[in-house]
This record gives sequence, structure tokens and C-alpha cells, in this order.
Amino acid sequence: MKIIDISRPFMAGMPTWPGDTPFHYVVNWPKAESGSVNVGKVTMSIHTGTHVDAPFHFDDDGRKIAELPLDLYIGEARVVELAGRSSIGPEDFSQVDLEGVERLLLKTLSWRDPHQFPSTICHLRADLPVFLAKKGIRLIGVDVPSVDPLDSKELAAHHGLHQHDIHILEGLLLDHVEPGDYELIALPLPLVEADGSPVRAILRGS
Ligand SMILES: N[C@@H](CC(=O)c1ccccc1NC=O)C(=O)O
Ligand SMILES: [Zn+2]
Ligand SMILES: [Zn+2]
Repeated sequence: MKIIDISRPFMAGMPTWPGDTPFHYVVNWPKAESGSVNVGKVTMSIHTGTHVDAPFHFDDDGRKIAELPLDLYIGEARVVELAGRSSIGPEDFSQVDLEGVERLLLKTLSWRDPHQFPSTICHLRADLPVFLAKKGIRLIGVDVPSVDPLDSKELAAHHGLHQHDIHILEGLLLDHVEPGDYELIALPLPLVEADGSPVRAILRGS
């Protein structure tokens, strides 16, 4: 079985939301000092690189990341390419088969330079969540930092997806992935109080 890594590398200088905590790793207690080991420390925003959102991210009463069922993040997933669009709604799926799909990963190719935070991205329109829910989708993954426009404060797509019990995986790297069916593994860390978690997202296929 081939493993395809669809995670963005965590490293100094990686793109983050404007004004948000930059990613920082430091060997906080070097071997020379501790006498036996290098001990690292990481500082970062939860919404950096490839990560999942918990409902608590946009709803004070929403569930935290460690409360979400793990089976959302492991299992069959379909990668669909919908590139060259500024937004995606139900009409964009007229030629797309979503039969039996629970995990849908959208390859929008709208985050062109991986070294910079994008200025605009392809977002999900407000009428998409109900359409996806009727198809049986439980997890949506995107290759951009958000399912909403970057300047959105209402977060219509985040709230709409949540209302329809569709969970959100953001910041995937799908440029090198052929559309089709795979097994997805993208497990969040058990961060008990958190609004989301970074994930190592992979696809397994033949
Ligand atoms: N909803 C976005 C995050 C987001 O909107 C955000 C993340 C960090 C700092 C500010 C943000 N939004 C500001 O308006 C996400 O889920 O990744
Ligand atoms: Zn997020
Ligand atoms: Zn989000």
C-alpha cells in the first residue's frame, strides 16, 4: 500500500493567519545542558498548516477536539478536484459522484504558493452544507486555510457545516494527489481543552 503524505511541514516561517501566533520550535533544554537529551518546545496557533477545527473554534458551547469521535478521521475518503473556482456550491457537483462518500476532500488548488499565506482562496458557499449532508458526508477536507472567505467574520460555511454535523479538516496539501478513492488517516491530538488540533494527514491507496 502506498502512503501519500498530504500534510504541510511544520517549520519556522511557515504561513499562519495574519496576526496569529507564528510557528516556533526550539531545543529548549539542549543535551549539553541537560547532560542526556535534547528537549524541544513548540509554540504555534492551532490553526496552522494541516489541522482540524473543533466546533468550539466558532461556537463557545461547541465540543472541544478531544470530545469528537475518532472514526471521523480514519476511513474511506474521496478526493475530488474542483479547481479554477472562487467558490464551491452544489452546482459544482453536477458531474461528481458522491454516492456512499462520508469523507470528501476537495482539491481546489487555490493556495498557489505554499510558502505564503494566501490573499484569497476558494471558499464553500452557504448552500453547500445541506447538500453535502443529504449525500451523507460527515467530514469535509480542503486544501486551503479555511472553508470560509479569509476575511469572513460570520463564518457561514463553518456554522452551516456544524449545523449539519459535518466536521472540518483544513490546510491539506493535495497538489500531488490524483482524484479518486483512498483511506484517510488524519487523527487529532487529545488536546482536552482545544478548539482544534494539528494532524498528520495521510492517504493510503493502491
Ligand atoms: N476559521 C479559521 C481560522 C480563523 O478564522 C482565524 C485563525 C487565527 C486567527 C484569526 C482567525 N480569524 C480571524 O478573523 C480556521 O478554522 O482555520
Ligand atoms: Zn482551523
Ligand atoms: Zn476553520
